[in-house]
Amino acid sequence: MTQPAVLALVDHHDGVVRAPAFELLTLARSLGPVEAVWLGSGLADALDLLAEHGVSTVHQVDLEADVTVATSARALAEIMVESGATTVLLSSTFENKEVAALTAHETGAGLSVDAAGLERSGEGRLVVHQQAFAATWTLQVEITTPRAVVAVKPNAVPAEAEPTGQAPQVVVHALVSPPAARTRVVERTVRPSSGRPELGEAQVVVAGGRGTEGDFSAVEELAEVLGGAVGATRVATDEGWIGHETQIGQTGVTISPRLYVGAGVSGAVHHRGGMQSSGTIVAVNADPEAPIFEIADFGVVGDLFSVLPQAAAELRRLKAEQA
Ligand SMILES: Cc1cc2nc3c(=O)[nH]c(=O)nc-3n(C[C@H](O)[C@H](O)[C@H](O)COP(=O)(O)OP(=O)(O)OC[C@H]3O[C@@H](n4cnc5c(N)ncnc54)[C@H](O)[C@@H]3O)c2cc1C
Repeated sequence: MTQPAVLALVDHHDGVVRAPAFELLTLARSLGPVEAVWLGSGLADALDLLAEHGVSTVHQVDLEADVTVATSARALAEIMVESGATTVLLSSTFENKEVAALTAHETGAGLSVDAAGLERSGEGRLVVHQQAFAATWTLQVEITTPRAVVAVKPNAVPAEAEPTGQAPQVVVHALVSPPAARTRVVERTVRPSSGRPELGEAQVVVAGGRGTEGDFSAVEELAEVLGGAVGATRVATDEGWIGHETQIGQTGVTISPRLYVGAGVSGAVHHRGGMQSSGTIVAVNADPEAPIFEIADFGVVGDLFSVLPQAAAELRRLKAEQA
């Protein structure tokens, strides 16, 4: 008996595929035959890239650029039913969590968000790995319904290519029953790009706190060398030293990069809530008693204005040696 397909929603911005989509495709391949879902235009330019990541079929709905989450969810639900797929995976972004909930509601699927891993049980059911309470608990949640919708955290798995050797087949769907237009997008303003990865999906994050005293140059320099994003504590954003979109924590962005570097960050519980599930935690703090050292894998007791530039210089030297 052929296994039902696993649908993976490919997030893109004007046709440029976002990095977590490749992680999603890698994870989806471990669960069954993968079929991608592309909402919007710009698919033609991405087909080769999708083929490199194991996609042989892409379901496309050519929606307008400014769709609401309700429309995206309806499109996903219709594709799920039409294609006979039993699983839909999405990247666990703010917007996608809402899309996931609506899709699950429309299809009667079991829902799980912020998954840190996924596997199949002996009976073929999906088992979702999650972390809770600032990553102090790990959970395994079995989805007991025949259909499942799961939003997976960025960086849950490393993206791996698996070329199919041929262009994917594109199945174009028309939205059969668009949801009632209760809301519409009036305006959308794109934040100027920093040229760095998005904080929520970055593999490396360098965060600065009160210890920077408002001078983020050392934090930015290290982030630059590591190809990472810059994050901050609430103290730093409240002081106006850096934009609020960089705030990590309970009332900010939740991150789970492979590497988190906290400089001049004490490790208060509200900050930990947003970063404790990071892969490797490095702390640079002048105070050996700072709570962040309790959760750090590597700690440097020292002045960040001395430690960070030294680290950046050494990384540059190593990179130049390898080039
Ligand atoms: C309801 C609520 C929600 C909150 N939500 C958030 C949130 O989402 N995110 C968040 O971050 N905070 C949040 N906070 C605030 C949180 O409780 C802490 O106050 C904040 O995280 C502390 O920021 P900090 O580590 O930058 O500052 P501090 O706690 O003041 O720590 C600064 C650290 O820098 C070190 N330091 C100083 N100079 C240097 C130097 N030159 N080199 C190296 N180290 C140095 C010090 O030793 C100290 O450990 C929230 C608070 C409340 C009440």
